[in-house]
Amino acid sequence: MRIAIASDHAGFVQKDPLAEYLRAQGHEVVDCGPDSDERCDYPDYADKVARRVARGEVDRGVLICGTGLGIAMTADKVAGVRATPIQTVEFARLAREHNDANVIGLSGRFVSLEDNEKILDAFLTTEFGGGRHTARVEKMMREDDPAFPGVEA
Ligand SMILES: O=C(CO)[C@H](O)[C@H](O)COP(=O)(O)O
Repeated sequence: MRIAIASDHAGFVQKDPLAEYLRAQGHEVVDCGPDSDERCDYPDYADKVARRVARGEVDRGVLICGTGLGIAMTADKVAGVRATPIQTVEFARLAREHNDANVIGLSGRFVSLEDNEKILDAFLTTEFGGGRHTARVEKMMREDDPAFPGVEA
């Protein structure tokens, strides 16, 4: 699988180890930075990964910040991206099976490297379940869906 990975300063401590973990499994990993733990803004790095996923240059995106929250929230704003923060293996599995998530937001401060490796295992090996979930995901991705007319609703 082709995987883009990035972090902010708070997730940097896990970025290179997780990239190595993925490479050791045979994945092609694109490191979108940063190159140090110097303080930075997570939206800048979320955007690099999200756009690569949206353009189809990679299959999945892995993002790490302090909580996994802000970096996933930012990535999810890019059309074609389904990003979510994940703290457990079960939620990683369900994010793939039910929601066809293509970007994951991990916590570098509150979840251990070992647990994040297990979370990534589930995220990368679980297939989308299809069936009843298909129409829901399609509806989620439709920007012109009348069920989601925007702030005027
Ligand atoms: O988790 C995050 C966003 O969701 C960031 O990593 C966190 O906000 C960075 O905080 P600080 O600037 O205090 O290191």
